[in-house]
Amino acid sequence: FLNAVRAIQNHPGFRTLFDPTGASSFFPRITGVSIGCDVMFNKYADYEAFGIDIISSVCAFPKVNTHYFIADAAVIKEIMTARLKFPKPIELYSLLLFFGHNIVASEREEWKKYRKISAPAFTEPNNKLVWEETVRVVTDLFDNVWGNKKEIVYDHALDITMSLALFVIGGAGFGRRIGWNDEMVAPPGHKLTFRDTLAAVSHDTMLKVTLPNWALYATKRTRALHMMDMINARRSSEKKEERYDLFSSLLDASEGNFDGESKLTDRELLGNIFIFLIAGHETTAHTLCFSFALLGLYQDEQERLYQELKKAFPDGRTPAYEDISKLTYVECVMNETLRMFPPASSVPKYATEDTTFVTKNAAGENVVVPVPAGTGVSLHISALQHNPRYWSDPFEFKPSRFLGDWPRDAFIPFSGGVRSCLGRRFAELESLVALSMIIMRYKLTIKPEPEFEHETFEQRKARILKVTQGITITPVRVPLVLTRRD
Ligand code: HEM
Repeated sequence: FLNAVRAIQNHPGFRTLFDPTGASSFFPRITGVSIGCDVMFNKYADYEAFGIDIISSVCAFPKVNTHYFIADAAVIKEIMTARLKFPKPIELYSLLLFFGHNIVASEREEWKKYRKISAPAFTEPNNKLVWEETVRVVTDLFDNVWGNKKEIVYDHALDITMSLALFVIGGAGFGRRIGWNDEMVAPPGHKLTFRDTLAAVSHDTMLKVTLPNWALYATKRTRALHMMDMINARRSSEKKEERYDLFSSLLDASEGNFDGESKLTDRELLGNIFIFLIAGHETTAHTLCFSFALLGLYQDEQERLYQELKKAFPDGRTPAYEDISKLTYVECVMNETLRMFPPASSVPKYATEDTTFVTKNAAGENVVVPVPAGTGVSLHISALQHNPRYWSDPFEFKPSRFLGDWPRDAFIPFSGGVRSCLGRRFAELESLVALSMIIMRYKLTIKPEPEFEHETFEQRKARILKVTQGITITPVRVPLVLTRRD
């Protein structure tokens, strides 16, 4: 342990009993024992306390291990652009190998193959499909769920956004349209409806933590069988129509010849299809929910957004895919939401060789940080995006900061470099059109509740923006009222 501390020249940071990336990262901090989840929730506070943008951690169990948490934009950029020098620690992603090997939980040649096969699924035709599917899902919500009601009340806005994101990925991801009022009856020979299968799969990663293996195997097998049926039905379909959902594109691509790459096995196909669902459902749903919470709290910002939309669409029509350039302020709102609440608060890598980083201390002096081979490094997205060196008033919701010149290297909710998010455009387009449509028609306010009648704005903000750590950062409870504007 002392040798490890010496090897990093006692760089400022935590010295603990337990590994910061292990199970202890789900529990609160115990000084000297574990760093806990606080390092993720505290945003920039730990860096402020240690007076530097890279903090170290050396732990003793299960083995002596050194790790750096990083909130320095230049160093993070250096790491993201050197994929071979700083690969992913794949063992931390074992939860995601649940249904088979896949693009998120792989490295080197295996990852290259998956990325080459998957990337064509995320191009222009799918972007347009994402837009159209989102319009369809939100219109269905307006017409068939909210109807003519003047006021709609939700105890938690996540109830809207989890379904919305699920139905969009059902259509634009799997070519299976799901309606808000669809009958919940499973097709003959199946235990689950397609909607149940999707919903259940995206929660399986958390189940894995709680269920014993035998129970998990049973649930996993049912879902895998259902998806295999879908794959086989699509493969044997006589009619090969042009389809742009991710599922069809991946299926086509996996059957095509990719510069000598071997085709995907069924299990790899399943693993990659599932990962699109896991990567694409909760992330977007939570982001939309946080944007509702922020707009409900900051009424002046919501009014500005509404006025911008009214100016761009005076006749109140639904924005078309070709109207993207008119949605600048909606994009600012989404960026500001992702800055404050990046669903993945940190991305892990490790150093394959001895190297050094150079960062600055609180006095603005250069500090050389030794990085022995094998050291873990966390690209600490939420700390970087709250670092006052790059962002003024980092805890304030100010979408207009994205209008002028802003520090692009200090904004990485989708990670960066060659391992950046493949679904970025998917998520952005879905959020842009869903938020625009909802704000054009409804005013969002935080639901008044008698027990919170006397709270200050700061207390309300703390309550509404409270998060918990799931697979991604999760809003705890956003009680919301939607009031029709006309
Ligand atoms: C707001 C929404 C989203 C956010 C903030 C987000 C964020 C991220 C981040 C931080 C990574 C890097 C993870 C790592 O290195 O471990 C990532 C990777 C990935 N994301 Fe997303 N994501 C979002 C939505 C989506 C959607 C909608 C899809 C697909 C439908 C998707 C598919 C992927 C894939 C396939 C990767 C792996 C890329 C690779 O390793 O080559 N994501 N995402």
